[in-house]
Amino acid sequence: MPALYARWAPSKPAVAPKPSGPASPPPIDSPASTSLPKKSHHTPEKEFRTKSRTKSKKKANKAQSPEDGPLDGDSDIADSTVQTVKKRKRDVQSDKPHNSDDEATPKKHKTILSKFERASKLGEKLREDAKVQRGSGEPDAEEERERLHDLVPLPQPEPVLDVPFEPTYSALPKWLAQPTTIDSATTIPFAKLGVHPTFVTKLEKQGYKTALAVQTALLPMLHPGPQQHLGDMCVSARTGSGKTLAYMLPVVEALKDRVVSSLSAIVVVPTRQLVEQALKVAEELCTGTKVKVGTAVGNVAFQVEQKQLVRVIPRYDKQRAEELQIRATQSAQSGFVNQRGFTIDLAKMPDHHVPEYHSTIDILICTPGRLVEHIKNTPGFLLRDVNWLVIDEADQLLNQEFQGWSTVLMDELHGETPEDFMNARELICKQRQGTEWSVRKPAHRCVTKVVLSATMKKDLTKLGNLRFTRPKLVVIEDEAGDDPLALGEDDAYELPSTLEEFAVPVGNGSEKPLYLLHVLLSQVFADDGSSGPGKTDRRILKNSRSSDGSSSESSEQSSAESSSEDESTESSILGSKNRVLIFAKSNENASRLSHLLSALHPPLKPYLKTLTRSVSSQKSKKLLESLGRGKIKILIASDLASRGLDIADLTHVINYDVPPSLVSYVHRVGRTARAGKKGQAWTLFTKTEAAWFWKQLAKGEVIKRGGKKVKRIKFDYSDVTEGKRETYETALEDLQGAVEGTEA
Ligand SMILES: Nc1ncnc2c1ncn2[C@@H]1O[C@H](COP(=O)(O)OP(=O)(O)OP(=O)(O)O)[C@@H](O)[C@H]1O
Repeated sequence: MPALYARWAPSKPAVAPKPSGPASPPPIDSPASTSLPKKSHHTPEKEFRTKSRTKSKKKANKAQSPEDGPLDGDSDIADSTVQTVKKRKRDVQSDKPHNSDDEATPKKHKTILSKFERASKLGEKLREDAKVQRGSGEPDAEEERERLHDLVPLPQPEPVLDVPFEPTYSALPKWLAQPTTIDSATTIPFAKLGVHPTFVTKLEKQGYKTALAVQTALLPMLHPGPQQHLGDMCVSARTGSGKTLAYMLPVVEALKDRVVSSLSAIVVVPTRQLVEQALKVAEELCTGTKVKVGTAVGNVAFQVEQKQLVRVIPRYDKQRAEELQIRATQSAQSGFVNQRGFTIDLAKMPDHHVPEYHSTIDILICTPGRLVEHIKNTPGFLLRDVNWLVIDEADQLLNQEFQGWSTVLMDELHGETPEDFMNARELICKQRQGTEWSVRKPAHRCVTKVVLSATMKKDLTKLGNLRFTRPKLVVIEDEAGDDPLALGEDDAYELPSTLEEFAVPVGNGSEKPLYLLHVLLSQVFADDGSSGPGKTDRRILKNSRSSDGSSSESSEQSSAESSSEDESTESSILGSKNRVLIFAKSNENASRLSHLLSALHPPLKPYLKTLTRSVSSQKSKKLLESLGRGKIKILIASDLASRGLDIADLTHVINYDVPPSLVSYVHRVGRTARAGKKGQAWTLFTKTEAAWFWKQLAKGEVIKRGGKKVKRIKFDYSDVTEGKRETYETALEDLQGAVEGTEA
């Protein structure tokens, strides 16, 4: 390139002198571009000249090939540059050996490699020798360690033991967690419990000489006196323990001197049969006093009942009459007429008169539904004088919160009297409220609440609705001290100690009516001169297989006995003192079973009746009385009759259908073995019901039997069905015809 254009040409990379060998090093940058000029002290002018000279020399250098050697002048810079290039060249050459070194290098490596191979062979040999010396094919310690290191799991923390949580505290309030317990064997004469002599005499006349345990516990707590409990009470005592008298006696005693009636006590029970029963106990106690007892149940026309409970009297009060007239007109114009209000009655009043309402009764026994209806719709039905509220069978009632009865009742009981029905004092209080002439409100009404059940649950969500004041739980414990409720927070129920329980397997249940008939004829009404339940064991041995399956008697003997039983059934039933209540799972089932039993064994028919919801109150009352007197011997009922019914001398209960719950079982079998009398409960169970029956009901923890067991009685199939199969099939066809005829 001509020198003239050299300055414009792009700078050429400086190239190291070509090596003679074939492997040439990669090109490197020009030393001019990488090396720094040596520092010297110059004036700016000198510096400028030096710089321009250096620049031109650099340019010339660039234009020259490296082989050309350094330029004249400025030889120091040129020298340093050439040295740097050479140094770099050496570096590069040392990284990549030249052909001249190729032969020397493998020799060195070979020596090292051979040394290494010899050393490793020696090590291996030594290891082998060590193995042989140990005399086994086991790996050496190092291998072992390596292997174990792989297999041994990492150290883990100790597993935490799964200890069941047993709280040392109770989630229940103290009054529920620590009940007052009374031994069920405790009996004390009524006179010693502070009962008034007139009532003691009355009770003795009824045959009650001493107070039962629950009465012994409750009477002192409810009577005015040193042991009185100034608060509410929850009572758990088994079936037939005398709870009705325990609450009714203190109420009647408290009101015995009453001359003018005012509603002072309300007793709430779940069914109309129980209303009748409680009414009977109350009336017996009230004889000779002016205390009046009334009922409110769904079977009486509502208007009729309203008149029976509240009496309306016209009272002259011109000013109030005018006021009420104006308000009545306003409410009529607005279209909102309060059913409970005075409006309707005001229209019937003579001029300048207002209606005045008076309660006709002191004690009201009612079902919750009817009570709510009266609270909402009966003018003058006021609870301002109520001092006693009793809720029997409380667990059932509180579970059936229908119409929100407990809330309505509590609001009415603790709330203010509706303005239209306020008495003079309440009116003055209301009118002067907030003024300087305000009158002190009357002291808050003091209502004593008594809540009872044989299957009381420690359920605060339910009991909380009742707005208790200073509540107390009283539990009646059995002789063994096996107190069902006091043991813990779990609910447990106790059966009467005089109750015997039997369970009969009935296969798949297709012949259950035949098994029922067999139990009735061979156990309840057996014609062997033994009418009491105590003789049952002997009959069971005669007529059944024990639980281990061994036959007690030959089938011929059994059939002979059963045919003779058939012939003498009527006379044996007539002569028997036994009465039986049979439970079916529904009203329909009860009716069908009744039909089937009568068809299967006609001699039973005159002594067999059915109690269902469709039976009127009057009729059901008569039926229960007839059963109590022994006029009828067999009553088939649904669970309607399972609670609270007290049938005199009922000796047997048969669960034809297994009860729907443990609570239901406790109440069903509790219809017998009451007040210390003996009784038997029989349950027929199918294959599918067996597991639940034995696990939950017979052997479970919830039902306490005081160490007794449910006896399993397996009847001979031939005994049960012999001579009855044809009749059974005909009876089934009849029943089907009857059902279809009814349905059509
Ligand atoms: N002091 C007494 N002495 C003898 N018998 C009594 C006494 N008190 C009550 N009875 C009788 O005990 C029986 C059962 O009474 P009650 O109906 O009050 O039992 P209960 O505890 O309410 O039973 P349930 O939980 O089944 O309703 C009744 O026949 C009653 O006449």
